[in-house]
Amino acid sequence: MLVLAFQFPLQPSLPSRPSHRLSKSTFSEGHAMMLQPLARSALLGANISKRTLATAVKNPNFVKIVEVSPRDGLQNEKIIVPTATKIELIRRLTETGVPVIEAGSFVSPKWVPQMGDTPQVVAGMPIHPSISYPVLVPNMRGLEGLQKLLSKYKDGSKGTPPTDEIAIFTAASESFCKANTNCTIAESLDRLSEVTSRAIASGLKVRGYISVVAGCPYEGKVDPEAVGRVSKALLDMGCYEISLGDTIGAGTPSVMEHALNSSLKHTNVSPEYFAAHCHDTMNTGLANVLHMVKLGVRTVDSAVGGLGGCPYSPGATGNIDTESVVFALHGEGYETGTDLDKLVDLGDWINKEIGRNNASNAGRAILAQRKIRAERAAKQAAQGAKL
Ligand SMILES: CC(C)(COP(=O)([O-])OP(=O)([O-])OC[C@H]1O[C@@H](n2cnc3c(N)ncnc32)[C@H](O)[C@@H]1OP(=O)([O-])[O-])[C@@H](O)C(=O)NCCC(=O)NCCSC(=O)C[C@@](C)(O)CC(=O)[O-]
Repeated sequence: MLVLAFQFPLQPSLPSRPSHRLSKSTFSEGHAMMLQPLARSALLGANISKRTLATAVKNPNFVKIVEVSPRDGLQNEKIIVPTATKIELIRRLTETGVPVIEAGSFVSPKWVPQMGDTPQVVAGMPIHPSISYPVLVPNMRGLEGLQKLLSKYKDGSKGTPPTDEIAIFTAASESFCKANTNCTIAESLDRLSEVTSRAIASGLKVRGYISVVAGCPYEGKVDPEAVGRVSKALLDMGCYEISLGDTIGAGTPSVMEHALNSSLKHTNVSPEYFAAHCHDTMNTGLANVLHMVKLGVRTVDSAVGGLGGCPYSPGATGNIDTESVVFALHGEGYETGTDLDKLVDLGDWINKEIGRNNASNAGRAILAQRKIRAERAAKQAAQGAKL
């Protein structure tokens, strides 16, 4: 197993743009602004009372779920999932109370054919004004594709633009960066710096991903210092949030903690700037998420039904499933504004649609419990009718 050492000059090539960055003092305001929309969406989608939602907005125990199933969940599926199914998944997700739904990616269809219909998905998905629908963008070509689509909404005749947010991605190991994006980390940061500036200038918010923060399929262990340096580069270029990706599910709670601590040290911001993006290959996904939340992280990426896998991460299984994350967070006293029953139904539905087994432990268990209760109730009703 190799421990990576960085060989590229991150800082000299990356001008800092503090005007794009939320300062520590403005963060809570920004965060509250991000959560405000959730209040409205959850009210409509999950039947939560206004009072509960007002509390949630100010509640330090509130955890934002970023639902990545339409993108990270489906990008690795062998069969091409029909565009209509993707749109229906997004429509149903809108009703679960999740505040962020990653809708697709403007990457090369040669590299990731499954995402080739993202322009059609984004143009066709029903949007809720309170929900964010970020799309992954790897380069200027991807940004231009999105901007071309958004330009059709400029005169107002087509209604609200479907998204106001992109997600960019790089990695903490050279080999993974090369495999995923065909360039070095330094080259990817140069590329992303330009993408981010242009995106922000055109009114888009930018979220940053760092892959393989806890282990690389090609190089093994990853130096937390590398994660910290990339976190700083992404925040400096203008990302409002950094998602720490345990792409291959190699992390354990302490490994994720090292990645987070290094990021905090290099960036000098609070844990709320970071998201936990865990895959469940080694069954440590949920433990990692809960540990990160205990450390102050307040955003978790997950996918209903445990969908997912990365095309450039051999052997990696799906994302940690949203159902188990929500079950565990609610059990630990955190709030998410989501409706667990609706998430369970949706995880079951999408797995059946694409012919996969439901990979959500909580989802399968809750479905089984529902069945037992329904059978018991039917038996009791039949006995009652006989009396
Ligand atoms: C990054 C590139 C684009 C570079 O790709 P490249 O081959 O180095 O770039 P290129 O500029 O030489 O382009 C090659 C071909 O792709 C086209 N192309 C180039 N860019 C685009 C674009 N945006 N949209 C559409 N087409 C594009 C381009 O036009 C050309 O087509 P040709 O001339 O041969 O016909 C490529 O490597 C790529 O798309 N990779 C896919 C990466 C990907 O989607 N990975 C999965 C998502 S990341 C992930 O899952 C991790 C994450 C985020 O979830 C967090 C975690 O868990 O770690």
